[in-house]
Amino acid sequence: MNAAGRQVSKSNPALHHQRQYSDDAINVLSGRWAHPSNHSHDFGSRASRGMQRSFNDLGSADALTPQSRTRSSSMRKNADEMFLPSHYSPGLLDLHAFDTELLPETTHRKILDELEPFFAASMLPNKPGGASDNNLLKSFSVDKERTNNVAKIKVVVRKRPLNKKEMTKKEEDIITIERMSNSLTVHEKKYKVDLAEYIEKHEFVFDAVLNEGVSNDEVYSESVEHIVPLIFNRTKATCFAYGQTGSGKTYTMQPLPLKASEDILRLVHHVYRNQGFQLFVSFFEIYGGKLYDLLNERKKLFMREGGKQQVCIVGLQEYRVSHVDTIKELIERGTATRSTGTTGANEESSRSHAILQLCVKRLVDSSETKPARLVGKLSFIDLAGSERGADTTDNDKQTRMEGAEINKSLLALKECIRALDNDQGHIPFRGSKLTEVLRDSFVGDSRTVMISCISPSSGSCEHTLNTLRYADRVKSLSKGNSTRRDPLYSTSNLRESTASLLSSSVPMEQSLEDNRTYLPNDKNRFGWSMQNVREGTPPLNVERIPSNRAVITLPHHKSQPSFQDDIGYPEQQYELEKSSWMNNKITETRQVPGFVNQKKTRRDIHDFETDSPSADDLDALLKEEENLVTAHRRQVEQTIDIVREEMNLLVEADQPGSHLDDYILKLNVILSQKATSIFQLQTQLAQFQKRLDEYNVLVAPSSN
Ligand SMILES: Nc1ncnc2c1ncn2[C@@H]1O[C@H](COP(=O)(O)OP(=O)(O)OP(=O)(O)O)[C@@H](O)[C@H]1O
Repeated sequence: MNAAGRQVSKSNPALHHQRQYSDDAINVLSGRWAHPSNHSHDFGSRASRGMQRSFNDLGSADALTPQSRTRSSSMRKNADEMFLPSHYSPGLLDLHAFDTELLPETTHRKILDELEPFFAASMLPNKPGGASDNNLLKSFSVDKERTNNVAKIKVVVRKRPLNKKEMTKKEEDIITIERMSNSLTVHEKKYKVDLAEYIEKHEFVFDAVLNEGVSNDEVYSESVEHIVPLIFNRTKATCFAYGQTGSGKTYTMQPLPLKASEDILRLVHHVYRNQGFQLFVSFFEIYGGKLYDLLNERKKLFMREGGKQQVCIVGLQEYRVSHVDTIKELIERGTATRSTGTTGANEESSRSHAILQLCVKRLVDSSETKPARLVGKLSFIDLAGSERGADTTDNDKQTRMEGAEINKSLLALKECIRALDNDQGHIPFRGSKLTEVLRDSFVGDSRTVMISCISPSSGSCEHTLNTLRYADRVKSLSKGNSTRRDPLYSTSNLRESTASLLSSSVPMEQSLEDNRTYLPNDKNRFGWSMQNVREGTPPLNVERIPSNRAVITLPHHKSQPSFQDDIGYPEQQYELEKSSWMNNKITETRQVPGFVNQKKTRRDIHDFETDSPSADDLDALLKEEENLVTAHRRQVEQTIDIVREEMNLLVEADQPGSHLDDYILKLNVILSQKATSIFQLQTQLAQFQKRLDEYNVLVAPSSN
């Protein structure tokens, strides 16, 4: 048992599964409703000082070593009352259930109204050094007005600098970032058949893109700062870092909870002073599908599902904190306890998903006889590095199996995202421990911030593209983004191959406008969502408006093996598909002029179809095309299902006597077979597109 923890259960066996608080927490719950008077500040005077006050004087009640504290009997009484079985279902620390009885909406309205003068004062011009405070207040004010309009998912990309190893290997920085337009370009070096070198540009647009010069403070203000005030308003928010091993996830995530706690405590002690808000911290990891408490000597934890399918973690230690230094110490302690290992890319690689949670609770009465209730929660998740199977071949079995487990949970995360994307009723949260924990990050009043970390080096190009495509996929979920779910935002791959084409004819801004006009929302020219290439069936009402963008995009998306990209499996198919994208791209480029020049509207098409004697031919051609695409898609779906199944087997194969190599071999055979049939279909499709092309050339004059 570590110095900080004391399990209430020890004094009362009947309660041994109840929520465990640290002594620190119990000490602080000493009947004080308000914070000590020496910390009182009125809103106006605080704001007029530009919120310069240091945090070090905000709280004084923390202690990380409970043994050094003594408790009065009244305090004990209060604390013990908090654990009455009648208050909680036995045995469970419920992250989202029994203590999530949230404050009534009216209370929050009232709080927000009370803050009105504070907002007014805070809208003073920014001073140097006070920017962060003002940002927080601004976001508070803005959130008050537009809580419902804030995008649920924000995707930020951070590029790290080249490290020594990469520089020694003379690897180049292949990422350029344009912060103004939030765009990022990957310059991928490729070779033609005659071995001539060329650069393929892949351009992406996200909510924010941060280059290697950006400080951790800036990362915070771009990612989490704006959601901190929301957690006082019943929101559950999650910030997670994603990226290949060694890309900077831990480096990025580590400072964020600290900064967020500073802001939370600032709000607790000033904006919400005397209102009974409290901050609690817990820190645990998911390693090999199991949960461990990082603040309680890696004690094994169990996840259970409550009556209302709410997730509960048995035995998780939670600390009440009111001083930022305490949180810092807790984070350092938890981080030191975390499982790390060595991968090819990172000597100290995180082999687990680490989850640090900041819970804002509120006492329900001033006498503190009842436990505080959860108001909102902010979770920080440092995901284990994503890596391809190929990266782990040099490693031992343990590392390989860790990799498989990590990939499994990242895959499950993707599955949930995909289901949400489709507005499916059933979200497969149970796919992994990670997604079970993340469950409430995606439903209800939640906010999610994903920070994709990327390495700039040419040697990591493939990984970087995988990470960016994953991020792109997540981005497309944003409800706040729904009006922008055109290819520009939701499927940045479009810009990957079109940028140079478009910029040669029209200015970028204008061309993007054009694209919005021509292409309805997120449909490609076959009428189904670009994000759902493997799901559902194409709607009958197929949109076939010719558009420069539409022509360029289809094959890229159709064959984009996002599943494989994300999990890194399997190399063979990946290469094969990649080459077919390139084939398709050649086809696409050939098509562009015809479509761009025609610029038909839907009306034109309609007239054309009814007037032209070739309308039947066109219908037949399009039908044929549609069938081909559907067949192709089915192949891809089947492949993915098979790979997924095999992956699960692979993960479960970590048993004595299991033949891992056999599984991998089997997997490769299946993939080669599937890849061949996909390739055949794509060849057919390419031939068909050629025919369609010829047809377009033939009919073009008659439509003028
Ligand atoms: N933005 C950055 N600026 C400077 N150094 C960085 C940056 N990002 C990462 N690094 C350095 O790169 C190395 C790897 O970073 P880090 O451990 O955060 O990677 P990771 O993505 O968490 O890896 P893993 O998934 O294997 O745990 C560390 O030495 C870290 O200090």
